[in-house]
Formats: sequence, structure tokens, C-alpha cells
Amino acid sequence: MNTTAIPVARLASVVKRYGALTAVDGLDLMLHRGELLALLGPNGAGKSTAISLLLGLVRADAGQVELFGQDPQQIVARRRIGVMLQSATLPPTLRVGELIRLTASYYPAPRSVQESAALAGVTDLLRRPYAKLSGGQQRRVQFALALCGRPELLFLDEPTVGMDIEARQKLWAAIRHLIAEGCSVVLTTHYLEEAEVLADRVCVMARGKIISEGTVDQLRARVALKRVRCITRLDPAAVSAWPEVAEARREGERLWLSTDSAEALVRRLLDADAQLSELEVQRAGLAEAFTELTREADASADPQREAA
Ligand SMILES: Nc1ncnc2c1ncn2[C@@H]1O[C@H](COP(=O)(O)OP(=O)(O)OP(=O)(O)O)[C@@H](O)[C@H]1O
Repeated sequence: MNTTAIPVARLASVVKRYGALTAVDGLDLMLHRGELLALLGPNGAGKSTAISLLLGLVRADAGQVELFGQDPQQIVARRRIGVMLQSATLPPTLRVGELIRLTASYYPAPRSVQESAALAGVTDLLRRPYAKLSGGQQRRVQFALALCGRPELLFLDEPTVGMDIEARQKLWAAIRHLIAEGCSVVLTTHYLEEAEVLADRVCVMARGKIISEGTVDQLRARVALKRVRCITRLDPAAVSAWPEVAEARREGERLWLSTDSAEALVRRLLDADAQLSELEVQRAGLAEAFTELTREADASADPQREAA
């Protein structure tokens, strides 16, 4: 059998309910080797539940869940993954080096402690007790633990929360290194910039379903919004009432506008303020695309989902 053709992870028509609440509602998701999939969505969209299903931590009420073509509760499947969840409880008195050595011992062909520490940028912390580290340092250690088993699939649930920008960029570089080695990654994040920098594919979830899927560029293109910026005396409250304007706000001396009809808006702005200057028109970023997509999903929401 050609094992490379088997998806690394697969959810097919999966449903997960908590009482009357349907947290995951007929979800289809496929991850291939060497791919980084970013799961985005507002709080409560079902991202962590989807990951818990793939990790075998919760059982689906309906549908199929597979890791490397197997039940995620099989130990052989679990030995091929690395996990960094939102909250980690680790023995506080152990030193970082001891934690990495202990975690690596569960895997058949782990990286050395030195290699794991270097990849996660924690070499200088190896002799420090875990409990004495800062939040951002603990997050980096958790990343070292996730990668020390040389996983083929890495789950990163909000990995860079609490990290400063330098630590975040180092972690992004390490993730790219792992991807280049053939590792697959499922990433959830609220930092859209993170998905923009790393993701091959983005799935936007809302209310337990995928509402949009594609590359960052495809998602941007699907939402026709453009961003218009200028220096003007016009009042954002008045401008936001114009039909061409989706959103208006002032930042310093600049007016920021989102629009799906940039040409008409620019014409109207120039008519309304002859002194207007430094006019710029750009495609929307992932942040705007994401807000717009989830707003559309909310507008067509099924009121039965949260019938609890
Ligand atoms: N163990 C549980 N018991 C009851 N309800 C739960 C449980 N876990 C999750 N839920 C509910 O399921 C829904 C989806 O939650 P989930 O944590 O998967 O969302 P999320 O997209 O990961 O959100 P966030 O971005 O806030 O982490 C939410 O309404 C949540 O309250």
C-alpha cells in the first residue's frame, strides 16, 4: 500500500455534541504530509474541539476521525505526533533538560535534548526549573517538548500567546524548518499575521463548521474588501454612513476605511474634501477577510445550534 497517499489527518462528517450544544457540526478536514494548515475562527468556533478529536481526547458522536489512517487512540498513531496545547501542566520542580529527556523517552526515535533545545531556542534554559521560567519561556519549553519526539505531525494550539515579537519570529522560523523536513502542522491562532506568514492553507471555522477554506491569498480574494487610507477633515461617523463604506475609523490624523467599491468611494472622498491627501488603496489583509467571513456566517447562523 502507498502510505504517503494516506492523509496525515482526516475528519469526515464529524459531529461532536456537548449536551444540547453542537461544538463540531459535520466537519470535513484533511491534512497532507508537509502541509501547514491554520484553523482560524472566533472564540467557541470549535477549533480546539476539532484538535481534541484528532488527538483522541474526545470521541466523535458521528463521522470518522483518523490519524495516519488509524484511530487516534492507537498508541502507534500517537507516537507519531507532537502536541502543544493551550494549557500545559508540567512537573514544576523538574529542570528544562530533564523535562525534554523524559518526554523524548516516550518516542521511538527522538531528537537529542541539545537539538530539541536549540530548535526551540531554550538552550540557555536547560538547567533552570520549569516553574521559575516566565510565561513566554515556558511556552518555548512546551514547543521543545512538542518537537523532541521527531513528530510527523505537530499540533500547535495558540503557540505564541505570551511571547514577545522576537520569540514569536524565532518560533515561526523553527516551524518552517520542521515543515521543510516534511513535518505536517495543524495550527490554531488568533494572530492572523501568524497564519499569513506560515500557512499553506487556512480553514476558517464558525459555529462548528468550516465556512471558508483556501490559501491566504484565495481567502483575501474571496472577500472583495479593500482598505482605503487618507488624511482628511471628514468625520468618520459621517463617512461610515455612506453606502460604499463597510467600516470607518480614525487613527491619528488618518481615516481608515474598508470598502467593496474602492473606485466609487475614492471619487466620493475627493468630491467631499478637496484638501484630502496621502490617499492609499490596498487589498484587505487576512484580518479583514476573516472578520468579513465570520460576519457573513453569523448573519446566516442556524439559531438551533445553541438550543441549550
Ligand atoms: N468539555 C466541554 N463541555 C461543554 N462544552 C464545551 C466543552 N468543550 C467545548 N465546549 C463548547 O464547544 C464550543 C466550541 O469550543 P472550542 O473550545 O472547540 O472552540 P474554539 O474555537 O477552540 O474557541 P477558542 O478560540 O476560544 O479557543 C464552545 O461553545 C464551547 O463552550
